[in-house]
Amino acid sequence: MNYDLNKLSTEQEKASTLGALKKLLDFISHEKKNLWLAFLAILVNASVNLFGPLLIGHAIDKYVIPGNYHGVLVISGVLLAMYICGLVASYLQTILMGGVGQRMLYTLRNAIFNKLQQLPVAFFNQNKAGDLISRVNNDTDKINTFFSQSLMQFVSNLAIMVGAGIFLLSINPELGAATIAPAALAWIFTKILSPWVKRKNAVNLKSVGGMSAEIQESLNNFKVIIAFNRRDYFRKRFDEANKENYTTSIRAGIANNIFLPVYTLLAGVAQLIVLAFGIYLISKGQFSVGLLVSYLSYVNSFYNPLRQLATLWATFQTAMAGWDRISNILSLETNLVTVGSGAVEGSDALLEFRNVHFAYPGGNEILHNISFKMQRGKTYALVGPTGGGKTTTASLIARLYDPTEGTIFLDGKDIRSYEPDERTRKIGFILQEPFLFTGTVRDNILYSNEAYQNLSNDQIEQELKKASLQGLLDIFDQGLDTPVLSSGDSTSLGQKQLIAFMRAVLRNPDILILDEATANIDTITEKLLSDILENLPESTTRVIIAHRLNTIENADEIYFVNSGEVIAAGSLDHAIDMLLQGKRVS
Ligand SMILES: Nc1ncnc2c1ncn2[C@@H]1O[C@H](COP(=O)(O)OP(=O)(O)OP(=O)(O)O)[C@@H](O)[C@H]1O
Repeated sequence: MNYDLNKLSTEQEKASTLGALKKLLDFISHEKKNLWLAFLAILVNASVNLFGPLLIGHAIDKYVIPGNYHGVLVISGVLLAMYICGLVASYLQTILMGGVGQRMLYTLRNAIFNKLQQLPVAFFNQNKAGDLISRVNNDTDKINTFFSQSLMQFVSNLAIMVGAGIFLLSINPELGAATIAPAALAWIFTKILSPWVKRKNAVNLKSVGGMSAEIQESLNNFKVIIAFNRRDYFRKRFDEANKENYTTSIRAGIANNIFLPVYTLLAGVAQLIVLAFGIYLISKGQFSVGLLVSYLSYVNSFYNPLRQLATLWATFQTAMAGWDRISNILSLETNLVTVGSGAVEGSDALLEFRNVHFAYPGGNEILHNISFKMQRGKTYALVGPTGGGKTTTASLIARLYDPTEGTIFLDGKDIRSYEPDERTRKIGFILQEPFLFTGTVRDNILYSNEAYQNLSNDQIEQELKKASLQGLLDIFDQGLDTPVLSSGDSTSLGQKQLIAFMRAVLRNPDILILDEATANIDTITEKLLSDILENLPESTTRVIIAHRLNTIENADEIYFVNSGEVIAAGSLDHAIDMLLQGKRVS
């Protein structure tokens, strides 16, 4: 399955704007009350804008020209009251829509983050963290800007335009039609250019993602950068990404600003039409000066919102480009679905690989037709040259990926038929690079261990003692309360491995996989770990991946993993022979 978001985005571009908008509006479907209130406020505001000119025109003809200043005063009072109503309505609309926009942003970010939590390892292999962060932070903000600031202005301007259009047509249908005609040109122009504008914005958002990925990569690798004094390398890469962003921003800016001058020109043309046609009608006695003043005002009421729509339309296109990038993530599903046990004959072993082939997404086959069994309570070692496929084999046991062909059985059933909770309870995996999150040793040990969450520190220590893990905890100054940072060096790599070890063993899994889990641990602590492994419950199966062969001398079976094959080595000596024979990665 393709999880590369940058490849997916090309397909997404073809989706219709209306369809995309509908899906997006689902996120504010529960905001109906606020949306209606905001809409009401818009109507009040639009009415003020529409009836104002009519009153002014009426006042000129009825009161100003005949010199009735009392009437002028009354009309002024009415106008003032209307403008105050408009002001209050406009304020209400801003407050309501600001809230709707922020809540939408909140829901959207939660939805993306939750989706990210559900996606498989293959997704994270194919996408850069920086780009994903940019989608969660930056792209959602583009949508928020449109919903909180632009949507109601959009509707409000549209309402004023429609109202002004009706007034223009009803006062004088021919003059009205001639006035509105340039707007039809604007509509055609917008329809043709919108996809191009959206594309330019999409490219720009992608480049923001690219820049964020560069920043993230250099921050993650700052030690190597400083140690090798290669600041210039990342500086150059960042400079390129920044330049790309600069260029795409300029292009998006040009695209976004293309509507305004065209709309302004068309508004000017409409004014000229009204002036020329209006003066002609006055000369014929079919129109009054007051009516022409009102009329010109309505032309403004029609074309000013249109000009604002030009700017808002660009915001809308940017939001849509952001939404495409977000919906790319939301539309993804994990390929690691739970299936029925199927017709395949089960297995008598705790774990069995039956004719398993595996290739990473988009890559060559790494494992070719692998078959082996692992029995309950035994210790297995996977040895072999670097890049031979040991971690890949272990990742399949932990179902981080599914085989491209063949079946893996866990406790007699297709591994794919287990619900994630049940499967992860059965398998403990200590990764080559253990991940710890910010908190304490306790938080990290109890991660994913529901049963012990509510135990006191004393009770946890008792449990650690029972599992012979107390000796490992003693290595930490403040025991369970020792602070841990996910980044930074306050915890050494060896210490991190010990915490990951305690975390996995305490969950009492059926299979415990150790991927180079003792590579950074001193010999004395390593002996401690080996004693702990010895004392695991009898039924626990251990799978040990190790380059240091002394760590696997007690294994019941040694598998030699190389060039996509997993071969039973028989004995440690034979495994050493195979390694010495120089079997290299093909
Ligand atoms: N996420 C991935 N995407 C694509 N290819 C990968 C990925 N992870 C590993 N590989 C490739 O799969 C092959 C086997 O790698 P693997 O990590 O399983 O080897 P290993 O035997 O565990 O090596 P080591 O002893 O160095 O840990 C290598 O050619 C590697 O480049």
